[in-house]
Amino acid sequence: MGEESLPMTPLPQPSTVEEITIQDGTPIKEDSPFPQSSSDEEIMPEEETSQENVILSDLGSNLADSCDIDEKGRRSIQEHKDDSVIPSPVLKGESITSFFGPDLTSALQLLGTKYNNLVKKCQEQTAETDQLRANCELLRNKCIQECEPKYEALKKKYTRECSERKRLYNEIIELKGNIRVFCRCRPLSSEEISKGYASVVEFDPSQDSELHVVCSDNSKKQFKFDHVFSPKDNQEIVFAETLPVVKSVLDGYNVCIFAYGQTGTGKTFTMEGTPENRGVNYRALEELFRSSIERSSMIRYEFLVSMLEVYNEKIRDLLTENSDQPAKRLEVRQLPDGSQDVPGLVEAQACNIDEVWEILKTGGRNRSVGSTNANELSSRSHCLVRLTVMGENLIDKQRSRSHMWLVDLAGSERVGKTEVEGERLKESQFINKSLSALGDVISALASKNPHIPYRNSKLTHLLQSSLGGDCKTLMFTQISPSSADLGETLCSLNFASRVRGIEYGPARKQSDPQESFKLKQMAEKLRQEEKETGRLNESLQLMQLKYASRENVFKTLQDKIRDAEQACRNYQMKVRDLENQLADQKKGQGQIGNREPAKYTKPPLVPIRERQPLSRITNRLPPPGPRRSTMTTTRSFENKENIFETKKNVPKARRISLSPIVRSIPVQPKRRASIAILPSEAERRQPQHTNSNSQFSRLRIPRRMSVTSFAPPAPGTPLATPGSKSSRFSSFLASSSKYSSPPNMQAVWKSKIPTFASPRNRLQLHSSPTNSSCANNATSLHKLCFSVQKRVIVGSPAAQPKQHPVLLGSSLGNRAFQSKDSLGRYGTAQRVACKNRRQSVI
Ligand SMILES: Nc1ncnc2c1ncn2[C@@H]1O[C@H](COP(=O)(O)OP(=O)(O)OP(=O)(O)O)[C@@H](O)[C@H]1O
Repeated sequence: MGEESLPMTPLPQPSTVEEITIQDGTPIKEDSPFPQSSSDEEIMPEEETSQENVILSDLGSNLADSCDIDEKGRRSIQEHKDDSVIPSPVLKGESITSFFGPDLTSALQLLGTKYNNLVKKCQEQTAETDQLRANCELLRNKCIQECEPKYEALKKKYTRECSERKRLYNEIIELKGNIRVFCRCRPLSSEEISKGYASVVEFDPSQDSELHVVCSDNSKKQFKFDHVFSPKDNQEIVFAETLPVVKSVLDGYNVCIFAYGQTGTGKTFTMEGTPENRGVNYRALEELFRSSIERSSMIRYEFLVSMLEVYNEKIRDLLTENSDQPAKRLEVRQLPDGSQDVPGLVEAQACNIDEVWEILKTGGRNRSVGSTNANELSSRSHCLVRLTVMGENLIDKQRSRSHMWLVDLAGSERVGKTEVEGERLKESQFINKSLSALGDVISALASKNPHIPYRNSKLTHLLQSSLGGDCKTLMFTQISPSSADLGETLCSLNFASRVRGIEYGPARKQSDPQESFKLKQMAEKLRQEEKETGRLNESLQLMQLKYASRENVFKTLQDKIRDAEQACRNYQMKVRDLENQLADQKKGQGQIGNREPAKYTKPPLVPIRERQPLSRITNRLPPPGPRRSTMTTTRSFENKENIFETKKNVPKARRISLSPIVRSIPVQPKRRASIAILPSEAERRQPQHTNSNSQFSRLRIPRRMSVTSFAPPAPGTPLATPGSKSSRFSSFLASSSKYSSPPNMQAVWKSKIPTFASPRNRLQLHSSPTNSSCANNATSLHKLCFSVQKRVIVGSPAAQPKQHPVLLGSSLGNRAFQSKDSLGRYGTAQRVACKNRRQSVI
């Protein structure tokens, strides 16, 4: 193509048209700018196309020749002899029409055909493109449908990975140590160079964590820190290392970054920087805002900025509106959660970094600065910027509230060297005092002293939780390279090494105090509930124990009842047998003579009170009733007891419960109870003489029969009937005893019966069916019981020869019986009188 392109001009007449052949003379269609050949409708055969190409090529070359087209244009025509482009030749003065001559119409027709072909092709291509576009749309939709779930899964994975990265990141920071110490050395100032001071600090570029100080004796001292910045390192490099700690504040950790060092070493430069070289403060806040926007879909953040200074041990708010007014007196207060706060401090809300910068500038203007020999704009106070970050997780609604302290300390200075006086001297003294307090705190922390003197200065009190608590702390140790400042440099480096040695536990995430309060309340409630549950559990266990023991008692009682019933049945059968025998005897006697009347008449058999079947006995306790048995004791016995009660100085006779079953002592399974039966009135009056031949004393009562007490019926006392209130046992025995003893049946005292003497066989009676005197077993039993009782209470007849059974009650009141020593001799009687033992029942 030529250098300049011309506007379209009418096609010139070709000079030679012999070679141009026109297929047919089809007129140009109205809607087409060019005549259309009939073959336009069809697809042009390949031969025709090639022919056309030849014609066009020749036409192009002729055109080029005649128009004096340069080589480049010629080549272009040759290259573009296909259908796509017909290059316009560069004309040199002459009209192009002269070249086409009179066959211009044919040439135009040819060109028209060509054009129409091109238009057709173009339309085809457009249709194809449309088709492709539709296909693309379809594919796109299909892709979206297929990829949507994958995208969601990947998004979730990404979120998970992010939180994992955050966790690992924090872990690394914690592993590196919560107090991290960086060292930054400023370059030699022009003044120092001019004065000829040399640098005494050496850096090894391969070791970014150590430096060497050349001492005055040419020895080198090595110091190691978490990172060492040489004078060549700019603000960006410094901040890149600081960033991890800064970001922690967004995760809910408290952060403290402070610069320490000799005056004029670049503390303010590192923290605040200059408008051209912004320092850590600005960059940190900028980064926090940027990150908060990044996280805004998950966490909503709010930022509050405060700025204060500690000047001459007084806290001054640097963000107060009117600095002309007397400053509010601000004090450090400890909050209930152990952290420190300054009530009344202005907290300015900032929504973006520009607002923060404005706030910082306002604060900076209010700061106390002055000129000293060492620094023209020396900070005469400790400046603290506090950023409060409040975060709310939009997903789980968790809230956090954390602080970031950015502290530019006032420089330590040698008063003599800086030659300050007046107000400056006073300031210097306060500055040095507070820095020395900071040194004390650091020393105490490093040596793990239990007492840390935080309250010795306002500065240490403010930084209490940042220095020794659950905070991520970073200290910049600023040093001067000048040989003139060697002493101060060594001091600063030693102090920084001590700080680096401080170890304390991992930083703790800070939650919102309101949330903490809520959690505390919940924890307290939970504790109370746990206590209550414990109490309830204890009482439940106690109840269970009680229940189990009662269950045991009832089981034992049931066993006993069952045994007693069995025994009852046995005796009934025996009684019936005896009655039958008696009846037989009577019959025999009647048949023999009928002369003598029967000596006695047998009282009618009183039916034994029916009891409920065992299956209906439950384990429930019987309803509370009188503990004392309704069974009547003999009148004489009661009287005796009353006599004892009226006597003074005589210990009251111990009351013996006649209740058959109810007793408060725990029932021991398989333990046999003593059986004692008081004799009837008539029997008592009978002379007691031993009938060694009597076998009743050995009458056996089934072993487990628990008959604890029963009394013989007094004369005239109605016998136990099913309707009476006396116990089953008493009714049984009463019914037995109502078969009054035949005259020949006597109670027998067998003083040395081993079965009575040994506890195991005590009161073990047996009844022999072969015994001739078993005809009235029940009566014998009654008498036997009397004899047992006598033995039980009185001991051997030898020991108490004159004791009458009627006076048994009185013997109970005897002092001798209450003495354990003397009771020991009485064997079974001990059971009766000993207070702490179970009572035998008379
Ligand atoms: N890394 C550095 N690169 C270039 N210039 C620096 C650097 N550090 C400090 N300076 C320059 O040194 C001078 C003193 O710095 P600066 O005021 O920050 O010291 P300072 O420690 O804050 O002093 P003071 O304790 O008295 O406030 C400034 O002019 C500052 O620009």
